[in-house]
Amino acid sequence: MNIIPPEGQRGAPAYLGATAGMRLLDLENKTASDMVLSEVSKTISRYPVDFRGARIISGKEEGSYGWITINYLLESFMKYSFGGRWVRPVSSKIYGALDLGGASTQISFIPKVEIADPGQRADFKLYGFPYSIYTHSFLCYGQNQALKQMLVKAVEGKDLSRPINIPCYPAGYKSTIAQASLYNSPCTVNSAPSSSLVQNINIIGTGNSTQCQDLLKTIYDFNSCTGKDFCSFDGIYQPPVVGNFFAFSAFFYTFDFLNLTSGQDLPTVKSSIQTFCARDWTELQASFPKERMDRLRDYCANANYILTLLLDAYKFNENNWNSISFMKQAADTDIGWTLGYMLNLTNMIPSEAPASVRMQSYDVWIAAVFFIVLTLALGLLMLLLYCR
Ligand SMILES: Nc1ncnc2c1ncn2[C@@H]1O[C@H](COP(=O)(O)OP(=O)(O)OP(=O)(O)O)[C@@H](O)[C@H]1O
Repeated sequence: MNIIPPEGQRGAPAYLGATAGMRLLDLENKTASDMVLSEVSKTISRYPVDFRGARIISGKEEGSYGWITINYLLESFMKYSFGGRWVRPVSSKIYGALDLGGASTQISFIPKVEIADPGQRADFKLYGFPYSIYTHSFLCYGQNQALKQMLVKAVEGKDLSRPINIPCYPAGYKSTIAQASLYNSPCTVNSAPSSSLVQNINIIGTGNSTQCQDLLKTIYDFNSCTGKDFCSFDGIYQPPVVGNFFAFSAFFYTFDFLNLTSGQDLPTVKSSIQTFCARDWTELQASFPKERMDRLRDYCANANYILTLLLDAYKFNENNWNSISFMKQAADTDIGWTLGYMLNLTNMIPSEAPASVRMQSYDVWIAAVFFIVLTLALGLLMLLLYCR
């Protein structure tokens, strides 16, 4: 309401899309999630905007719209030749999208191979060209839910009357958690022991990256990929990653905190994470007094989670690691699924190429250079004639 001038507010379309946190609530308690959406809708309806509804978007939509957002902002879909014709954009210039939320994570890209599983394919026609992207959203693998799964694995089969070592928490971190809090999500409820969950559990951070990654790897089911050609985890089809990627949301927040967003190579990233995780909790708090405690505690776990997700699950490796850019913004705009959602709902990306288009800045440059060269050549010719 502060940004849109008053005379434009009534005509401003407003949508509300909810993501994985609400997808989980919807699974847990449909009545509660309907009530949330209804209350939110009631409130937004009171504003003088053109409110067009609140809904929970699917994981496929979340992944696709993130992909559309970055490629729209980077103008990867546009290719206008000097001759006035639209030509197919170079597919290697189109970025893949990696989005890490609190409850889910999305991967979307144009693979080199035909997408064998139609369930993981999204088709678009943008500016006259068709695109088929591979996209998958993993519910329960956003960083908050992934860390909950990690804690469940850490306590599994342990004597809970004794303190439990958590290698993903900083060395010296101590806390007491209610056993029931580990199983209060659809992502972990099935792992709950049959006995009553009345215990409090004492946990102690040991800040060990290697052990943390080993623990985190147990939250993925890699066995269900055995014998399958292209597969990430939990039996989900995924063609080999190819091309350049933008990694945003929590991928960026964590790597930004650790100063790892400047294109560092994989060994440097791994050793920085290892060094950070080994830092003593008291010393960490003193070094970052303004950082939220829960975030400070979780950066080691989240950084290691990002490594296992990218390397073990999605199968990036040392050779293509630098094809991933950890970014918050593109073209001075925040990256996320929301812009793509809006562009789609307001039909702002035409499916057909416009019949006549304004010259792109690149073509204006070519024309300018051509004009200058021609003028210089003519000037030179006239000078020569004059001298003679
Ligand atoms: N400035 C920040 N610094 C560090 N972490 C952050 C910051 N902002 C958000 N986060 C964390 O990043 C994660 C992703 O947040 P985001 O708001 O992008 O996702 P979400 O909407 O919860 O995702 P989902 O699609 O899974 O519902 C969350 O765990 C959140 O706590």
